Amino acid sequence: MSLPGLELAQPSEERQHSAAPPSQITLKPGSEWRFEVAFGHSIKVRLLTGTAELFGTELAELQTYTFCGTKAAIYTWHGCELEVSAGETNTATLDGVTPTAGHGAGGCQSEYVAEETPMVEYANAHFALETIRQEAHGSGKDGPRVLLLGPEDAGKTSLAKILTAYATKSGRQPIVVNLDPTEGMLSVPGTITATAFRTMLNIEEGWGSSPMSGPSPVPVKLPLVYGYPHPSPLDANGSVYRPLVSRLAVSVTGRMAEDEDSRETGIIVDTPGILSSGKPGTTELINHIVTEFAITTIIVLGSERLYSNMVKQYDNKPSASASADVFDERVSVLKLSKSGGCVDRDPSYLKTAREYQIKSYFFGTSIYSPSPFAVTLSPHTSQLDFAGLSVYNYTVTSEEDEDEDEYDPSQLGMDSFGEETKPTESDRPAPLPGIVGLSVNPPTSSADNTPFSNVPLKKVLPPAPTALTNTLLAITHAPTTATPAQVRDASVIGFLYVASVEPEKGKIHVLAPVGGRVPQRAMIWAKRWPDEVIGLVN
Ligand SMILES: Nc1ncnc2c1ncn2[C@@H]1O[C@H](COP(=O)(O)OP(=O)(O)OP(=O)(O)O)[C@@H](O)[C@H]1O
Repeated sequence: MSLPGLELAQPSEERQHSAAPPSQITLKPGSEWRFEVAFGHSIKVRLLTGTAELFGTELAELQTYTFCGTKAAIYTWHGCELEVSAGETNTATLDGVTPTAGHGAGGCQSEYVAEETPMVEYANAHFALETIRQEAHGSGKDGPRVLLLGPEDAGKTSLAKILTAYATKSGRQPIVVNLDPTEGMLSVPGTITATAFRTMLNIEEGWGSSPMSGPSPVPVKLPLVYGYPHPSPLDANGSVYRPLVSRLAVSVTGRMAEDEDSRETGIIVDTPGILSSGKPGTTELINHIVTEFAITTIIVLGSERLYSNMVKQYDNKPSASASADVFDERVSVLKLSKSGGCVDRDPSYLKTAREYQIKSYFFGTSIYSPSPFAVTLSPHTSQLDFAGLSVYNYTVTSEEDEDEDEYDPSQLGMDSFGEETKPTESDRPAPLPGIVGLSVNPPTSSADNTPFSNVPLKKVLPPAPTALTNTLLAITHAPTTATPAQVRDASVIGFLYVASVEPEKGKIHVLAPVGGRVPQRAMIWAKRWPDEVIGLVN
């Protein structure tokens, strides 16, 4: 009996034990094999002959790749032959439903070959960016700063991966910025990040992994992470999101100023679909991003209306870069086709994907994936005295959550004497990892971003709230004595998972991905986002 909507079936002895035989798939030049594998089941794919790539990253011949909980496509420019076979089906249940294999090759839920793809358009976009990068070489002009816009599931992240993979293959070092707090990039959800990519992406794991969560088969990437524990950038009218975007932009601009390769290559900014929804406040947020990152190229996927609006507003206008006048740098707006392979991901799939990201942050990817490259981590539990911690919570409502926390103006950007907090050395934005001795000024281009503005962060005082259970705490670089503005603007070292709370004893039990003492730093409680993960520690 199948469970409607979930595309998962109740386990039957026969189905669980009958592995589908290996299938061979022949792809003509310019076609792709699209596949969907459920969480809990895995497939194995080998490139037998020819060349092929997954979102721009080339597959090695005869290497076995294992996919689990994946919706993707393997594209070939020159034709290839793939072998697909069933991997293991995990007996662990996800959300109370035991996953089983689907009916496609290797047990895919769905798989087919598509001959019409927008890959030529995407490759042309890459070559156009390469031309700008070549112009930037030696001229002092910055490389392209690309903003990807489009509705949810339009293929923005997939295009970001393709452009990043092609850039690294051309020997470039793009900085990729993820402004979507619903999906973590090299981090857990509830964060926005910037990462300099010098090496290839991970075929099995998408963006790859960062040392925040352990070792990796391909060279690790070092993301700069800011905590944004809300699902939508529009929460609190963007007042929390905007300053963090500015922080990230200053760090990225600083990296470009210090690193010739990054300056020439430029940046690729991936955004959440809601920014392209036309909801009130989205135009201002797009404008904020375009200004802060001095965007030069806006790529719109899957929305004629948005494309037309962007053309009216930005096309051929000078960029926000300080050197725009000198080089006559102007913004160009491009429209690219949405791939027919883009899959609408339902809320239950997205929830499972977030749960997967959080669990694998603590336990490694081997918790779900039987891939020989999957990583196993040994997280540590410890008991902390809540009174000794410095935990902050955002006191703003989210779009879905009308349960506003108690609002205490005395906590907002004021010190204990009621004076506005002054900027200090630690107000400076964090340098992008990999650069030592970076010196940049605090951002000034946004009114919200001044260190003097009110920050809706409130210290959580003892007794420890039981609502902490099953949520994450982001450990920031800010000291425990930092002001709310400093805590907001501090980048994140790593995350703790709160397994249980004992208010009467004043203790919380936490899980950390690595052993040792929990750093004595200010923490931001991810009270609302990402959604709680139950039973991480039994
Ligand atoms: N050509 C393709 N074939 C098969 N699946 C694809 C293809 N392109 C994208 N997908 C899948 O479709 C889903 C949506 O794509 P993607 O994540 O790139 O969209 P997005 O615009 O970034 O979405 P969101 O705004 O919700 O983050 C993903 O699971 C992605 O892997």
